[in-house]
Amino acid sequence: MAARGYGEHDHEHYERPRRRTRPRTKDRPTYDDAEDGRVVRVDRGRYTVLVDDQDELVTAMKARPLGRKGVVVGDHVRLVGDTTGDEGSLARIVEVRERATVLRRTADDDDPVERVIVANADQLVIVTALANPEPRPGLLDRALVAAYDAGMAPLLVLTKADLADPETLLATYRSLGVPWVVTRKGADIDEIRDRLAGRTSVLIGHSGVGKSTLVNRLVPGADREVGRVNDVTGRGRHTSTSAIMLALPEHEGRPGWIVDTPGIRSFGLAHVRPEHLIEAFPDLDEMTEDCPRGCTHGAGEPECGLDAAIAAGEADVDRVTSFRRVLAARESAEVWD
Ligand SMILES: Nc1nc2c(ncn2[C@@H]2O[C@H](COP(=O)(O)OP(=O)(O)OP(=O)(O)O)[C@@H](O)[C@H]2O)c(=O)[nH]1
Ligand SMILES: [Zn+2]
Repeated sequence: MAARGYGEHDHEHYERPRRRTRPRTKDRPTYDDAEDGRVVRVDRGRYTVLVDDQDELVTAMKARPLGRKGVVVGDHVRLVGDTTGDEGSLARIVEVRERATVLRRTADDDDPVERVIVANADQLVIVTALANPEPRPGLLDRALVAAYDAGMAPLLVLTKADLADPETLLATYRSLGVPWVVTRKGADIDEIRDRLAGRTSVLIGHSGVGKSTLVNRLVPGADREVGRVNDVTGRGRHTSTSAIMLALPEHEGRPGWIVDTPGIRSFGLAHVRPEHLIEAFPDLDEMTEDCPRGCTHGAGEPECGLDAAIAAGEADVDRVTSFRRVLAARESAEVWD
């Protein structure tokens, strides 16, 4: 699926000239000396930016010309002003570079206000415990919808394999071809490091699945607070709140980034257009060329090409069924908590 960059609206807003009292050419700086960096944290109108080729973190604010344009974790930005990162210094973000991918959420399914959570990430790591708390396949499917919609590759990380066998859950995802890694208490996590190296990955998962434990192992010194799972509800405390991007130690010479999103408690998908999801499955997409206009390719669609392909023995039934289950999860009411 083609990754969507900024919506047209964003561009329009950015480029539309403001009403000015002075001639425009005079007060429009070129910012030739601006420095490039990446936004690693957003906190109440202040942005923490890691400037390229500089170890220092710089605190910045948005410059006027950006208007109401959002700046989010993962954005590649250009900075002017005091970029020393010295205590009390403040730089200005004058440009947000075009985004390669955009992970969005709708506040919830009834509220279509879209929010961009992370920009320029290429992998969505869906962390699920095999037990304590029990896996919630409905949430997992919704996370897959978000990944496919964003043009990000999904990765399942199944934690707590010391408590339960992964096979049942894996059986559900095999036909979709979603890559997976299993972890257990104390086991080495080289396979995960390998999957994360060279990419920007967003970690999501509901409370108590072991996300903070994983982040702390991946990034020594990250100090993500590890909550305790409540024995009665199987849920952890909501210990951490703000999204943050962390640099991974190099793995076999490859750097990488992870974005921890502890603040995300619901993952509204109202912005997702169901007819686009199939683009993440080129083999299935091919079979829908003769579908009626507006076909979502879901179960029960009249004359869907996927049904024709199954009838003709050309499509893998399990794969079509799994695709349709994920598609249907877009409209389920389950929320992360
Ligand atoms: N048995 C077992 N326990 C684990 C494993 N990974 C993490 N835990 C425990 O699960 C509990 C929850 O772990 P966290 O890392 O806090 O989970 P979280 O997903 O960050 O939860 P929140 O902080 O609430 O968002 C802790 O008591 C961990 O020690 C594992 O592989 N096996
Ligand atoms: Zn169809």
